[in-house]
Amino acid sequence: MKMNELKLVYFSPTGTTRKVIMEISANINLKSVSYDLTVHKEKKPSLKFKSNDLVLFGIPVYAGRVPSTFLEYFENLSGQGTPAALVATYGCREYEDALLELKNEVESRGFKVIGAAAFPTEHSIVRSIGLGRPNKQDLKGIADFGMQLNRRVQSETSFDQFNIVVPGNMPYRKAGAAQLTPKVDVTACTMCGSCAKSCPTGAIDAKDPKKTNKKKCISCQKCLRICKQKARYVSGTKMKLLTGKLNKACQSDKKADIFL
Ligand SMILES: Cc1cc2nc3c(=O)[nH]c(=O)nc-3n(C[C@H](O)[C@H](O)[C@H](O)COP(=O)(O)O)c2cc1C
Repeated sequence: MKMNELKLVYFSPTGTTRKVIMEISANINLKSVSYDLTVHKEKKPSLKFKSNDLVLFGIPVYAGRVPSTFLEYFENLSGQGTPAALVATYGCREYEDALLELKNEVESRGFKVIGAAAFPTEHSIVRSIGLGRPNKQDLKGIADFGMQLNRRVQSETSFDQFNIVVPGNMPYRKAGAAQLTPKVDVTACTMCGSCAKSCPTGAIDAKDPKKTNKKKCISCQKCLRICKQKARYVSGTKMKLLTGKLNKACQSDKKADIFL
């Protein structure tokens, strides 16, 4: 099939999923267009793709599921039997139902999944877990996934025959994550507003960035990473508890799972 463009549709508060998506994209021989859904948009953009686009969907796993913020963009998403590849990055615990949920969501909107992968990465909350991943070796595997997708889209005339099976539970497990809404060191905050501008859910008050709406906050850690003054932090007690739990549950030497 004569392919049109590679569309990169991703959510990546702390940049790891984006890095993985870019590495895959660099190995696919098509012009790419990015749809970074990490920055909060009140009006959801229209995401309509052609039958000869290849769409690469990328998400970080949150509590074993697809982040609900990403799925909010799906109300305006549609394909026309459009081939799609799925990527989940996860912090060396488990990805549980995330790939299956993503597959079901995209297939119900007119996409045909032709490949999927889950890549273990540095944990965006407790960074000592999987520190520095994806590392050089991980990137080789990620690039290889891109090459295999490239071969698939360049050589096939139809994608109907693909039946990609990914692990997961039906019904999905209930997503229950620790609430880690950041606190603000009021002596360090300069009210520059960069946290409010970059928050994926619009949880931070633009006029007074010291105020965060706990109900909207998804604990993604983006504001902590973006703040040059290091004025935003998660309570030490909560972090200690979570670090203890995750150190037991995560294995920093996890391997990638590829479904082709
Ligand atoms: C709220 C939250 C929940 C998470 N849940 C999981 C999880 O269930 N399993 C896991 O292995 N990693 C989990 N992680 C780690 C991220 O999936 C992982 O670090 C991911 O690569 C971050 O991607 P990003 O840099 O694109 O934001 C979680 C991280 C956050 C912030």
